Amino acid sequence: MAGSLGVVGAGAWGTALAQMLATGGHNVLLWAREPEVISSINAGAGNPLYLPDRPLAPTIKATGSLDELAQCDTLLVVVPAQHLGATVAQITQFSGDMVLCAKGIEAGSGRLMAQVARAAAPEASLAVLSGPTFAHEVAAGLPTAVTLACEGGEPQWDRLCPALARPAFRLYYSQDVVGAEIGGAVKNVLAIACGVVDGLQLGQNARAALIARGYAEMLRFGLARGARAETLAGLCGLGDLVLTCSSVSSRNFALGKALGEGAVAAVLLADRRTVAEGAYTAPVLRSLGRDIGIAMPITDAVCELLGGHVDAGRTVTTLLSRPLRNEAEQVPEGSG
Ligand SMILES: NC(=O)c1ccc[n+]([C@@H]2O[C@H](COP(=O)([O-])OP(=O)(O)OC[C@H]3O[C@@H](n4cnc5c(N)ncnc54)[C@H](O)[C@@H]3O)[C@@H](O)[C@H]2O)c1
Ligand SMILES: O=P(O)(O)OC[C@H](O)CO
Repeated sequence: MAGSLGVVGAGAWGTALAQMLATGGHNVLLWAREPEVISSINAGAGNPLYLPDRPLAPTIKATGSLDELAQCDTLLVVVPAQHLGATVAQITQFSGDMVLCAKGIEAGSGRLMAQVARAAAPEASLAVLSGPTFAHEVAAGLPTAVTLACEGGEPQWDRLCPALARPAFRLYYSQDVVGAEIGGAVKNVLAIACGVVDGLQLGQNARAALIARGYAEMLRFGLARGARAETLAGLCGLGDLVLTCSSVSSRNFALGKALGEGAVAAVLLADRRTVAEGAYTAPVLRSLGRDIGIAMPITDAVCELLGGHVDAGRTVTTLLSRPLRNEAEQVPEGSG
């Protein structure tokens, strides 16, 4: 018997997850930061700010009180990566299952999401939910599959399955929390790069090359940080990379496309309401890669572009003029 469910964060993804969880008449408590989002959802008018044109189930109740959320048995935390620590710190004395849904790395500290959450909520049982999931498709009830990586292993998986799985929302078990986190965070940076290729109209060959070489970059970094190769080859790594690098529905891809078309990063990022996590993850990912001696040329190129140091065309020229090398170089032996 699944206990009470709460979702912390009513952006596009938090709202879509609440709608998915409400399938079959389940009650869901949804924390929103903006008063207008709370009143709109509770008035039955959905969430036009973050998930327009999507009626929501009447069993979703919105609140602005994190104290109320702290009473739930299971929490999905869906605030952007850079706000995770501050938000979780306000959910006091929570000792249930906390499922982390943001895809990013904390700037400054370089911490992955579970490290951030563990420091802020030491009693919680942590899990990471990640995979190829455009919010509007999940909210529409379209079939979706994700990785659920459980720090607590199979006992936690057994608890979370009845709470989170729905007929059109399929969970796959993993115990590789680090792999699930790295897959989701790195793919956002690579999606920006794929968008640049699209904006520059470099063609489908170039995009496929970037996905494959980007995946090599994700694998190198992930393996060095203790992720498992099969996790990165799964839904939360390669699966999400392919989705996000193929569609302007991705905010990260759309950001890169605009950069490829000549827009300036600082202008694109100023005052935007929705989050393109790759823009915040890229610099900290580059720095973490350098710390452990991992070559990340695509991440470097995205950082240069975001920093306004070069234009998109020059970035591509730099990538293309790198020395020719063995395709498998720097991928540790036995990693697949
Ligand atoms: N949208 C998707 O399709 C999707 C799918 C999977 C994962 N994600 C991930 O989910 C996370 C949330 O993304 P989203 O798409 O729901 O967001 P969004 O871009 O739709 O909305 C931004 C969210 O950030 C919140 N926010 C802004 N400032 C804040 C602060 N100071 N403290 C706490 N919250 C603050 C807003 O209230 C809002 O909920 C991201 O890490 C994203 O990568 C998104
Ligand atoms: O819109 P994006 O680029 O944040 O991508 C959304 C999801 O992460 C896709 O799985």
